[in-house]
Amino acid sequence: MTIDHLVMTNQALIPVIINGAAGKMGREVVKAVAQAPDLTLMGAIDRNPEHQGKDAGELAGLTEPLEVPITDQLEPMLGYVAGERQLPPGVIIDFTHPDSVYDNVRSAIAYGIRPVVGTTGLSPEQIQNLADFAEKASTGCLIIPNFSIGMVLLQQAAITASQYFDHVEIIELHHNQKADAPSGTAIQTAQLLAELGKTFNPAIVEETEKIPGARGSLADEGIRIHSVRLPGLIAHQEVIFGAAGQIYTLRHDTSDRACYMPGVLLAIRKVSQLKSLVYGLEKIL
Ligand SMILES: NC(=O)C1=CN([C@@H]2O[C@H](COP(=O)(O)OP(=O)(O)OC[C@H]3O[C@@H](n4cnc5c(N)ncnc54)[C@H](OP(=O)(O)O)[C@@H]3O)[C@@H](O)[C@H]2O)C=CC1
Ligand SMILES: O=C(O)C1=N[C@H](C(=O)O)C[C@H](O)C1
Repeated sequence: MTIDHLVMTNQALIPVIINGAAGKMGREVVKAVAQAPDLTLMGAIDRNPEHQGKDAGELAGLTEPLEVPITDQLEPMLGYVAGERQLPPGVIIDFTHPDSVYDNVRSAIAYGIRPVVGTTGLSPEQIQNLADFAEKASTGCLIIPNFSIGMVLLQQAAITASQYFDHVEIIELHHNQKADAPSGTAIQTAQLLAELGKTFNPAIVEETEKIPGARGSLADEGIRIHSVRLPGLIAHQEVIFGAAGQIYTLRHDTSDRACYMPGVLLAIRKVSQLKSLVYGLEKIL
């Protein structure tokens, strides 16, 4: 489909680029974008040499090709979409790797393309730098550690519970192809609880770790995060509160990456209304 055709048929179509289009999340996003009536997939980026030139739709399992080939040429694609002035501002979805996401987002903002970031593993300093960069450019940018509504609800329940419990630990469990630990979601969950301004898990005894790491990683305000990596898992999280004589457990399980797609589509539609960086799905619901 040509740009002229897109403009003639529907001026509101949002041009979308998917970075990491050949990956587990990228393929799911290709299908979701292809089925959304107000979005048009203009670019599918992936570094994996095995998939260069393949049709993004066919790779994602669609029966018809989308006529969008996978390419590793990010900057030319950003330039191409930014140059299509007849269309609304372009959006790029990033589901790549913790090592590359920071540079990807900087490049997108430099071209005026709005980033929606699902990739986890950005450091707090990197997120702050990206926020400063987006602010200066007056460009919307969304960083969403978890696109599923179930996780937002779990986090809200955890915030409520943490007003009444002083002891809490987080266990996150993921497939063993995950590069970063703890998960972005677990870090965000700990941050949300830490923001309440109280210190959790006051020490009862002096602890000794006989094997380093036995007590997990220590996030803000004394909250511990334990990371499990096993084949057979997708993405799961427990937040466990303890008090005298009782345990309160919140748990979220994913069984299909389709669970993230309503959140991804919402973020694509919202990011162009923003002029700065926003962190967390709960802020745009
Ligand atoms: N926010 C959320 O709700 C969710 C976030 N995630 C996060 O999304 C990220 C991706 O997850 P997932 O899809 O499972 O991972 P995959 O490894 O399945 O997919 C990543 C894809 O991106 C490619 N890639 C890596 N680096 C680059 C780069 N610099 N430029 C272009 N392509 C690149 C990879 O190629 P290659 O195979 O060669 O490495 C691969 O094809 C992770 O950080 C994960 O934690 C996942 C699920 C939900
Ligand atoms: O790598 C994954 O799979 C996931 N990553 C995100 C995270 O690190 O929190 C979101 C979800 O847990 C799936």
